[in-house]
Amino acid sequence: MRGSLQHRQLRANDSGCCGIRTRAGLPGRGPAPAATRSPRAAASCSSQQGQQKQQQQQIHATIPAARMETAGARAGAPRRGAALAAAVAPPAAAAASSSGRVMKTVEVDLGDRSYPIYIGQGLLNQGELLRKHVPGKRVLIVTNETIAPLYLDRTIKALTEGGALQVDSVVLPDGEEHKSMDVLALVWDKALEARLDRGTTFLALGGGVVGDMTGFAAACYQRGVHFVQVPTTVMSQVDSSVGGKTGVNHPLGKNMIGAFYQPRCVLIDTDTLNTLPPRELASGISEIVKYGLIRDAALFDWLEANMPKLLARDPEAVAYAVERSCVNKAEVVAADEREGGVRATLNLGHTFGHAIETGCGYGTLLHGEAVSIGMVMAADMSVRLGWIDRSILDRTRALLLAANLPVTPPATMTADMFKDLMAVDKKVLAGKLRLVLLKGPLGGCVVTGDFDPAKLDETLAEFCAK
Ligand SMILES: O=C(O)C(=O)C[C@@H](O)[C@H](O)[C@H](O)COP(=O)(O)O
Repeated sequence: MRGSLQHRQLRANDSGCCGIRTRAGLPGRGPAPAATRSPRAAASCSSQQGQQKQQQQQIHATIPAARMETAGARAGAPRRGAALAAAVAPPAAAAASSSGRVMKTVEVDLGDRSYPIYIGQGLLNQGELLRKHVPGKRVLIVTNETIAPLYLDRTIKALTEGGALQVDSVVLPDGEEHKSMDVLALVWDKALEARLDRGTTFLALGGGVVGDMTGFAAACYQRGVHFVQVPTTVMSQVDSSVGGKTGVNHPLGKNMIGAFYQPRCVLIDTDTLNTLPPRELASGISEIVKYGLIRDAALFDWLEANMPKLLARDPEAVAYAVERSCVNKAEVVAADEREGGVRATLNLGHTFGHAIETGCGYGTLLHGEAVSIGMVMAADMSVRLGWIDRSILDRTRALLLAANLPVTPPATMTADMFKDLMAVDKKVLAGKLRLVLLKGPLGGCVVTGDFDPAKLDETLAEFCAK
């Protein structure tokens, strides 16, 4: 989840219109709603006819590879194909950072809003990496009560070394149930109390909830201040910190209030995963499996062979999985920043999953757990439609189980609840439900409303309490 179990502390004894734009030559930028309330009433869709037409067509998830660079080799033309090559090869040779530890840089290619994703061990100790992406003199670190005791001091030190920056911080309650407008207002309260101006940078230190909320707070504060992501969970490192989706939940629907707002950089210190509880680790792995299913069959194969290593937090396996995920995410975001098309494929399993999160009450299941169940349901429906071979469903279920993830919804979820809650999904267009479904060989998917609704009913009947 983007949420409540994030980083149990150590004292608790435990070990969220397509077409790639390239930049040749540029160096590397509460409670559940009552199921009886009909969310349909809350759903409204308005978009131009042309856009609807485009989106109603099936969107095939095939785009070229984006850029992946190692430290010290970031200038020069994009190397298309490098990313996919890395997916097939074992963990790529990596460059050493100034501290002598492994560091990779993946570029999110968005023209003059491009930004780097730095990936490596111990990066929080390299203050210069962060400081060079802070344009003004003041920083507001937004974190939560679990992460603050673990990493806040180190982050403040990284920023204040050299004496040029003044840092304030605000500590939010931890958990998906706190991803709300009320809690978000605490960030703005702090910013105003501290007299922070438009030159300020908001820095998200934590998992997906912290990242999504900080980004939205930054997008709105004085109509937009700078934003930096320092994700500390698998979920946020492989998915939510990249791509600029920010926002909060509404009692009637997950992530319903928000904005697209890109960070200036994403700094991933994979050492922070050492304090992550096992359940949170598994939750993040769900999104890595997703990349395998929608566009990176080689990654899926790798996960099948390496899941024990990943669960054991083998540093090489973790680095590879995080890097491959960021490359996949960066490619899709670069091709379709605001989800006019192919970006919706990143929502595989999310329509079912968000319904589960909202229906059971935010924070009951972790986000990745709900997505895991949702991906199996989407795969099941794809088999029923005759779009994929049953072996893909079987492999998906087996891989998610191997990651200690759930593959069936809680018994409280009925088919009617699913249908009501899925009707407010953000992919609904003109009242028509669109789903990400698997199609063809492993690694292929479509976003479509053009399916036999009886097959959805069959899937819901299969997975829900009668
Ligand atoms: O970045 C995206 O685009 C995604 O859909 C990634 C998802 O894994 C992520 O959970 C995202 O926050 C979901 O966004 P939403 O628009 O479906 O609420």
